[in-house]
Amino acid sequence: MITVSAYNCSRRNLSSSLLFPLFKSQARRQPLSSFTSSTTRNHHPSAVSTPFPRPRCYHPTPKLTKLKISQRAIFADKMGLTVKATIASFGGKLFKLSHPSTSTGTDMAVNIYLPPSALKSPGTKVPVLIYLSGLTCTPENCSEKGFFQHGASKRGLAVVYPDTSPRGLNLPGEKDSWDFGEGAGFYVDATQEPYKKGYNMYSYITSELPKVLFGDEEFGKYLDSERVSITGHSMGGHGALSLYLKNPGMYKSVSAFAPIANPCECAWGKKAFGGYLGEENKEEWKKYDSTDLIKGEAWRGNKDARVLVDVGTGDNFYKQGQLLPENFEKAVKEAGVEGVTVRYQEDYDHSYYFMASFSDDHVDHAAKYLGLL
Ligand SMILES: N[C@@H](CCC(=O)N[C@@H](CSC=O)C(=O)NCC(=O)O)C(=O)O
Repeated sequence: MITVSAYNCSRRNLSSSLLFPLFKSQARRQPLSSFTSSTTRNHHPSAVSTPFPRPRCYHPTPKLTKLKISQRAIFADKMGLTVKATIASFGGKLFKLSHPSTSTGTDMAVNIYLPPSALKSPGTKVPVLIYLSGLTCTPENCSEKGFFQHGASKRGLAVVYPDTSPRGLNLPGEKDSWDFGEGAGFYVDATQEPYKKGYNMYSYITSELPKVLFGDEEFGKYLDSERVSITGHSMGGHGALSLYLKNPGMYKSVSAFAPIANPCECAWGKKAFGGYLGEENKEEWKKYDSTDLIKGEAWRGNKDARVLVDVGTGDNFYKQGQLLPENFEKAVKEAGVEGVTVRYQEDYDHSYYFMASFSDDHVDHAAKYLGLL
């Protein structure tokens, strides 16, 4: 593993050493302004806006060239992605990264997989699949054993694996249980003390992380900000579904493994939403609940929802009533929404054995709507 101190990670030596041979082979630098020329493909019928703001507008990296090198190093250190390791995987490269986050007030770890097609044709941006992980996970769980890289390599898409919460805030109670606090951010913006200080995973995933990724001087060259889909597992399945349903048009499609599909009605969701959003604020809870969101005005009657869900019938959390996919299915039916597929996979449990068995399907689901199939 290559470990690099943040001090050494100015943009200059990123290109010439850490990402070698990925970036060294790219002698000509592509200006960030070229991002704005990419055309939108495969508009989602329900899209109401351009998914992500154009990188040029919100990331000041282009101005780095006008700064003195000493200033540039400080600036890059504050804003950018620090490469911790580069690992070959299915013909592409997995980058283990971190960056300072204003949403959480901490450094955030994130892994990015670039497929071989991206590395072979620098300058050609590939679509992106964001994978949101479940309770207790870091970016490593799925990178190591979800096998998304297999399908992503074949179809030519990048996979982004964010962390599940801030780490190191040292808030009271933050580490008392495995299903709340550290490793359990639930993809909401907390409104309650002390968690509102940094448990803002909703804003982090939907707003800050895209700015960091697509605006990054190096990684931004490879990632297409206009072709993004989202997926996730368990708590991350709830995250993927709810972020997709809350933001029509932001993502081209969604899929989920064993999602917590109706958090307002299960023990995990009640604990998390109560702690982050307040025990009494049930109307706020519903704003992050996929079973409520699908019945909302934005989705009612939608004929092309682009949702794939897999649940294992041998999943103990499913049996305990933590996932409640039937409630989601009922809401879909009531709302007259079409294009939602919920599959029950015989005997599969909640683990990454289940995930790895169907990750190719989920990559293909995304690839279809990202214009790759
Ligand atoms: N307490 C156990 C079990 C936690 C667990 O099963 N976590 C799942 C996600 S559950 C819903 O979000 C998981 O993905 N675990 C990581 C893994 O690699 O399997 C524990 O602490 O592991």
